[in-house]
Amino acid sequence: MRIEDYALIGDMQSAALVGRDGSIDWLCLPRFDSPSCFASLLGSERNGHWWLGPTGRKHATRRRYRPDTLILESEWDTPTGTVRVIDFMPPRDVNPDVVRIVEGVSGSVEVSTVLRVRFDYGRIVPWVRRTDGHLQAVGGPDSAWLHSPVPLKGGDYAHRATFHVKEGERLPFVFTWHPSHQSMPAEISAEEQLHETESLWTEWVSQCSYDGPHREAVVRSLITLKALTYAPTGGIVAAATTSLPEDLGGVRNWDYRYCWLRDATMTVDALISSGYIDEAADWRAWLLRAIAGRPQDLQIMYGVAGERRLPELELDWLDGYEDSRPVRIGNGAVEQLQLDVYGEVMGSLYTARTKGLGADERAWSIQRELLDYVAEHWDEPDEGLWEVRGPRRHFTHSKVMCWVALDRAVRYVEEFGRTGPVAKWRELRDTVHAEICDKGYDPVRNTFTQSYGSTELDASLLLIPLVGFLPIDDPRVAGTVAAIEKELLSDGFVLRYPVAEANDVDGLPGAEGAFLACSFWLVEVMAMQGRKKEAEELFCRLLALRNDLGLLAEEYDPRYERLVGNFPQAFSHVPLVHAARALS
Ligand SMILES: OC[C@H]1O[C@H](O[C@H]2O[C@H](CO)[C@@H](O)[C@H](O)[C@H]2O)[C@H](O)[C@@H](O)[C@@H]1O
Repeated sequence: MRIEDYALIGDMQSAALVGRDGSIDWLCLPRFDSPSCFASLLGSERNGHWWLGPTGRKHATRRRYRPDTLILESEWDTPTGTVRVIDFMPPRDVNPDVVRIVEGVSGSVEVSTVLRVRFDYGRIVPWVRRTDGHLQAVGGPDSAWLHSPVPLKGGDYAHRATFHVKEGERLPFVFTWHPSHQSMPAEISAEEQLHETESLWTEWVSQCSYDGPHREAVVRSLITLKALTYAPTGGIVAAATTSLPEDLGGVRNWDYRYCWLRDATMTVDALISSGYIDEAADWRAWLLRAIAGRPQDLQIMYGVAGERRLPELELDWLDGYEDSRPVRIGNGAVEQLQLDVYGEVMGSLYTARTKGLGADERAWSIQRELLDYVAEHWDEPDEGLWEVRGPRRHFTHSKVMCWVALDRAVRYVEEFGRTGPVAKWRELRDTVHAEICDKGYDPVRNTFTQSYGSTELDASLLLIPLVGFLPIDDPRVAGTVAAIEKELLSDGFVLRYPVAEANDVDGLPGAEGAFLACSFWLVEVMAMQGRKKEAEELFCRLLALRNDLGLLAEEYDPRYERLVGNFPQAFSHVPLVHAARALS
């Protein structure tokens, strides 16, 4: 199954991927970053999956989300009739549920299901027993129940059923997870939950303030971003998966089920720009808890509840998506120094205030501490926003974002009457600006460069006009944009840095696709330059890369004409929202 063949369903605490063939191949419970119950995405069916569809197992004839929701409807036309499967995860009460309603649309269709629960990332084959017609799977700390309208028979470490669905019939299957030491959870009503889930999403979408071009794509991206938020804490994960490869068959496989300050602040910006202030408030509260403590202990990512230890481990029993090994959980980048995050946090908090988020004394005192840190460390080399695994460098983008941190601090004082050493911040802001223009700019080629003294380009330099570091008509900005368009395009999409030099640039073997966020940044820059037609064309080409449900992975690989990397990815959906706005 290609990455674009998957749909996302979720309950804002975790999410599942449902294949075009009706198989749930990825589901971690109870949280995004918990061990999985179904992990065939990263291995084989033996690592857990739940298939449900017409006997014979074919791709759905059509599928869609119910308008303005995360409720998936897959339909199969068969020689004997049409059947629909409605998949969703209801808003959580106590335990997480996955609901699958099989609906006869016309005629009579033979439908089958195969359930293989495997806890702990495909490793634990649970003990399964039938009680009062229900199935219970238990393994270690995990337990799952399947409430099924038809009996399932066991064999070969799987449970199966085949049955007929006639026009007008609706057969609900409910899969519920709970800790194995607790007793059986109360059974939910699938139809009531369908109604509630539909209302939740449509009501949320009705608050969207965006009314410009490409609204449908924007709304789908916003729903996807909302689905990546962890409702109990306000944290936001970068993607719903781990280890979907950036290089098919390669080693660039990372766990994105955590809350990056960078990705989360960008997500908050996109939500705020579309009228969603509550999410910004929740995220600020999450941030204050997560980073509480000494500024030097700030991490660039945390668990969804603010956990700090996210050790990177390799799961050697999983073969990886299309043999892309290793499968990793945890993320070693947690230890890195990435100076850009200070600018992203300060920028996002500033934007939220300008859009109506109320003042918070604790927030300002933490912001001041972060600024003290920036003042002391801005001139150090770091790993940068791409989280390179090679040696630290003076990345130009990191320095630009340090300038953003100082600039937004000054604006906070000027616009919101905050107190702080504003004269010092102004002076340092100018010092940082001057150094970047001196050391991060190559006058011979008339372009900013990836890092001080390097000749490489980097797509993050497209952010220079977007964050207000220099105006769009500055000749150095024009030169940088032109150089990126000349040297960093692959099939018209933007690479984050030259892939040929990938080994040198990021310390990793292999190549990768075009990083989708960077192409959306180019759309915004083109729009700012008044190149509306080119911007619109590139935007439409990017929209065409989304799958049939409007979802994007982290990258698109022109070599294979496929989406690659974790999926769906906030970092791709965020700039889609901004680029659509730029075109309006
Ligand atoms: O390129 C190597 C790095 O790749 C991952 O980082 C990328 O994903 C992050 C989450 O979306 C994003 O914030 C970052 O900008 C991307 O480069 C991975 O998480 C790193 O461990 C890895 O070193």
